[in-house]
Formats: sequence, structure tokens, C-alpha cells
Amino acid sequence: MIKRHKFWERPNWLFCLLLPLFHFASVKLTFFCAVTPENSVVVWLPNAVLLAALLRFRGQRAPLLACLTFSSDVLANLVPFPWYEAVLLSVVNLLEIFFTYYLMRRSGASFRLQRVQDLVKFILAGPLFGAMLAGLLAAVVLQQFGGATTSYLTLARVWWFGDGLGLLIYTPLLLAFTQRQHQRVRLTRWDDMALVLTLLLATAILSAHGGEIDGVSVTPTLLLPAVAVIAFRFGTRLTTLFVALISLATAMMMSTGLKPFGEVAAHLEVVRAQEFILTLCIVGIGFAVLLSELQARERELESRVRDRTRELEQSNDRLAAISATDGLTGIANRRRFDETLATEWSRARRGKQALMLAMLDVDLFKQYNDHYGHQAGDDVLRAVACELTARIRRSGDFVARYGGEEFALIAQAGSEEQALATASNICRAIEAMKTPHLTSPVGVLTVSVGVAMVVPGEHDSVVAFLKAADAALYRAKQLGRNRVEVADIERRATQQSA
Ligand SMILES: Nc1nc2c(ncn2[C@@H]2O[C@H](COP(=O)(O)OP(=O)(O)OP(=O)(O)O)[C@@H](O)[C@H]2O)c(=O)[nH]1
Repeated sequence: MIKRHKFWERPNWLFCLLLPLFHFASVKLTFFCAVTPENSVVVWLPNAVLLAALLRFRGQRAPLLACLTFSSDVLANLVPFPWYEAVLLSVVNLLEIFFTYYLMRRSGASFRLQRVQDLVKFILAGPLFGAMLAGLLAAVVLQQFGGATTSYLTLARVWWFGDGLGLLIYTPLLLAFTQRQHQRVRLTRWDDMALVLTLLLATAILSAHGGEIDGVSVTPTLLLPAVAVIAFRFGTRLTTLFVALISLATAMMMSTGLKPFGEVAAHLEVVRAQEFILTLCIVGIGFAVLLSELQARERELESRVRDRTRELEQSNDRLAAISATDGLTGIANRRRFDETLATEWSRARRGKQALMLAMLDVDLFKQYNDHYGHQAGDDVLRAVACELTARIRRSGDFVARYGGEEFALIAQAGSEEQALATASNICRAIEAMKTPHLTSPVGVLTVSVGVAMVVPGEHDSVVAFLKAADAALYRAKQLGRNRVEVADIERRATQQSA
């Protein structure tokens, strides 16, 4: 099985086999509906087959496709015309299609015909100029070789309109059914019924001899509002199909002598039918394409707004992360620390859990800076931050740079002993880094730590908690540095050297 999207990538062998068959059938169908002695037809469908193929495949294998449809055109024309006339008329058809294709390429129109501007370019290139050229040439052939009795201008006009309408109706129809539509129309049972009723109404109107149904005067113009509603409700695909069916029905009724446009001369009847179908096309297909373009623009706008909102959210997230991060060490900053402490405080209070806060300060850091330089001081702060982060074990634990050479650790601790052990470990870990500090009595870089631990109660405050940890840190400094002091929150002094 050839997949649908693959099938439409390039004209493959299957397509090349089907194209002339389809083209031949379309010529036969069109002749079946021929109404004038010169074989003038209301709508000439076959040219749209090759044009749609050229547009769909963007001109790939154009000579091959042209040869295939030319052969089928000549073959089908051999029945109503002598061979030289059949060949000449097929050449005219080919010229029309390639001239249209050339004009569309030159105008830069998208071959998908899904925007109004592309549809307008297509109408100018095909139904207007391409079909007009064919009409002027075909009328010469019909008069010179076919011995047609109708005037040259009438022949040219009927041919032009027939070809033009064929291109106008069937090219968008064939393209619509061979390419993906922006939006799929889901038909309800009511929609199906409305479509069938409209087709019945159309049949009744077209078979009313351009006159009356049960005393009510009706003309085919009555179908215009119906086609407008179809375009509004069902999109390009179904509208072009509907217009194609109506045009086919019109031609067939004329060919069977039903005279939907009243008792008028044959060539005048063709002209009236063509004008009616032209109006139907402009209203139906034009409206459908306009609506589909507006809907596509709306979708594009919505998707752009979605993209922009996502970008904005991402940059907001980035900004939030930047505003919560310390630029030098890359860990959380004071602002984030304040937020986290407040959150953890509330959580611990709700869950009646113990909360531990450790404030760390690098010892004799001014002297370190003075001795090793500010840059080396920065490196040390980064190294301490790195070590603290590595020491965090549980997911709820949190480390921040509180300011200057001071850091803070928030953690859940089961007991005061645990909190003390954690702080002591950190203290020893920093000393174990063995960062030379010649102006310190220890000879290496050390930190002092003040620890506070509490199960937050109703009368406790986070500010007092912070102050207690700070006071413990101050005590650690006073008592000789490189040590841990535990805050005396419940008036129980605990002291431990690191
Ligand atoms: N290199 C560097 N130094 C900083 C930074 N922030 C603060 N400092 C320095 O840290 C030093 C802190 O000095 P002090 O408050 O006197 O404390 P200390 O020298 O560590 O003495 P103790 O705390 O009593 O052990 C000052 O010299 C500040 O300039 C920083 O981001 N980078």
C-alpha cells in the first residue's frame, strides 16, 4: 500500500496510470453534458485535471503529465471532431494550462489556493487569461476547420467561460481533496440532512424550467444563499464539491432538455448557465476560502500568543531563579533564605517538628583578603559554598549565602545532638579542606558556627530564632573561633567545642 502523503510527493507510476484514465473520463463526462451543435459546453472539466496535477506536484514531471493528458484529450476528442481538429483543440487546451501555470508561477501565488490572494491570482491566471487565450484560439479552429456557424465572438466567449468555469470549480476541488486541510469539518446528522435537502432543493429549482414550482416562482439564483451558508458552515472542500455538483447537475439538465433557464436559444442558455455557475463559484468558493484564511490567521495568532506566553513564563522563571541566586557562589541568596526560612518555620510549626538553623562565618576573613587578595577571597567563598552544598544530604535541607562571608543552613533535625553533630561535621569539613590561611592561628581556613534548634510553638517567632542562631555564632567567635555554639533558646545553655 502506498501511503497517502507519499503518493502525493511525486507523480509515481500509479498516478501516471490513473491520470489519463481520470482525464479521459472527465472529457467523456463533459461531452455527455454538451448542449450546442459546436459541442460548446457549460463547464469544461478536463483542463482542471492537468492543472491541478501540475500545481499539486509543483511542475514535477510536467512533460510526462502533459503527454499523458494530451493523448487522452485527442483520443476523447476523436469522437465528436475530425482528427486534425481534435489535435488542434487538444493543443489549445495544453497551451491554456501551461500558460495558466506559468502565470501563477510568475505571480508568486501559492499553489495550495488556501488564501484569498492566491485564489485571486489563480482566477486571473486561469479562468481569466488562460481560458480567454484558449477561447480566442479555439474559436479560430472551430470556424476554420469545423465550419461552425455561430459568430467568432460568441464561440470564443462560450469556450472561454466553459474552460474558465471548469478551472475555477475543479482545480480548487481537486486540490482540496488531495491536500491536507487546516481544519477538519465534522458533519453532524443535521449537517448531512441539510446538505441533502439543499441538493434536493437545487434539483427542484433547476428542473423547474426557469419558472414555477406549484405556483411559486423560482430561479436558480435562489441557490446563492444556500451556497453561502454551506461555505460558512462546511469549509472549502465541501463548498467546491457542492458547486461542482450543482454545475454538473445544471449541465446535465440542460443536455436532457430540462431548460433550467427558461425557453431561450441554445447558445444563450449556455451563457446564462455559465453566468449562474460563475456567480455560484465566486460566492461559494470565494467565501469559503476567505473564511478558511481568516480561521487560519486566527489559529496562527493564537499559536503565536501561546508561544509568547511560554517564552514569557520561561524568562520569568529564569529571572526568578536569578533574583534568588547569589552571583558569586551560585547558591541561594539572602532573599531566598528569608523566604525559605519563613516557609520551613510554618511547616515545622504545623507538623510540630524540630527546625535547625546554623549560621556560619568564615574566620578572620578580612585578614585572609588582606593577605591573599580579594580574588582569592572570592575563590574561598565559592569553595566553602561548594563544600556546604556537598554536605546537604536530605532533600529538605537548604544552604544560602547570608551575606559577605556568612552562610546559613536550614535543616530538619531530630534532636539537639543531631543538630550539633551536623554543625560540627561542617566545621571539621571546612578545616579539612586545608585551605592555607597563614595569618590565622590554626594556619588553615576555618569557620565558626552558631546553631539554633526549636520546635516552633505559638509564641515563638522566626526573628527570635534567627537572632538566637546569630548570638550563638557571636559566642563561637568570642570563644576562639573554629567551633560550634548552640543557642540557648529554652534557657538551657549547651556548649560544645568542635
Ligand atoms: N573577597 C571577598 N571578601 C568579602 C566579600 N564579602 C565580604 N568580604 C570581606 O569579608 C571581610 C569580613 O571581615 P570581618 O567582618 O571583619 O570579619 P573577619 O575578618 O572574618 O573576622 P571574624 O569574623 O571576627 O573572624 C571583610 O574584609 C569584607 O571585605 C566577598 O564577596 N568577597
